Amino acid sequence: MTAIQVDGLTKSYGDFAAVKGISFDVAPGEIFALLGRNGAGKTTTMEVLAGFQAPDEGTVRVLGLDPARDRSRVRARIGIMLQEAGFFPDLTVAQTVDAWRDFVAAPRPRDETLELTGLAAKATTKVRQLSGGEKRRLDLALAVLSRPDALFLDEPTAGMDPEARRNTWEVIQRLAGQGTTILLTTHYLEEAQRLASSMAIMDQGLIVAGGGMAETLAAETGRVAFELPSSVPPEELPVPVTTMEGRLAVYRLADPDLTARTLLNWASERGLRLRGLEVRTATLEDLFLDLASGEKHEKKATV
Ligand SMILES: Nc1ncnc2c1ncn2[C@@H]1O[C@H](COP(=O)(O)OP(=O)(O)OP(=O)(O)O)[C@@H](O)[C@H]1O
Repeated sequence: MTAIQVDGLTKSYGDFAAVKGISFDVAPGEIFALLGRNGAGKTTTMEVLAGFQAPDEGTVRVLGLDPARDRSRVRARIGIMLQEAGFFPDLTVAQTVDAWRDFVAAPRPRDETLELTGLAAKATTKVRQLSGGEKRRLDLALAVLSRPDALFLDEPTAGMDPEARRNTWEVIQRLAGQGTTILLTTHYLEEAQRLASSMAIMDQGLIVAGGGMAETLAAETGRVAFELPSSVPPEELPVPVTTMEGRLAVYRLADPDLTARTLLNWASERGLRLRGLEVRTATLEDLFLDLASGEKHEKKATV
């Protein structure tokens, strides 16, 4: 059973094709990240899934339902946190949550909701006095009020400081642990890598990379980098360097650990130090940069 199913989704605004026939599935309880540059088509995809827009072509199913046709049944079972929230600035946080509870069939208790989203200390603060990150948390609080089976989070941690971001990650992970399926967009690649078990990277309406997070990154090249001692010309290195960035020798390869060992042995035999040595497997950021530079840029619509 899939919780979210997207098959050949196409959506245009007038002549402009924002989403061009994409497909992906999200399993129940999974956290799926939809990634890509500004204007890639992420929000449009999310809006179709949430039933705000109908697809031009293709089919989407959320919890087995068609969000365009079964709008109210889908709405009752999903939570949505889009980019621009409309709050009443003169209500307090607690009053805002209470007002929203009136619209929800079996709402979470107010205090539990504030506790869950780290807003308990702000209950009596007026919305107009909240910071940008706190407003995002209030958005999240409203999105989880109905104990949704699927949650759509559009840039949930935008504007948050590192601690608030980490707290929000914990909330998201806790919700997924309770079985909530989560589709999120984010520009913070570390966040996507940390949270999501699957992802799709969109570019100009197409999916350009995607699948299981661990599998996708395992197939990417890792990185070894260090400051080349000034006495050593790059040609003398025991493993040919991929690029020199000033005095920084950079390797991009499948086995960074083995290469680092060879380099360290070589340096120690010569009494050299490899200053600033960095050894790591691929990150989502590496994948993004590779895609941006045109490598592996074989566009496809399906994960
Ligand atoms: N209502 C609209 N009318 C016309 N064009 C639109 C409309 N909404 C979005 N677009 C265009 O469709 C494209 C995809 O937009 P979308 O908001 O889905 O991108 P996104 O990946 O979510 O971007 P961001 O990261 O900036 O939020 C953009 O080029 C945008 O300008």
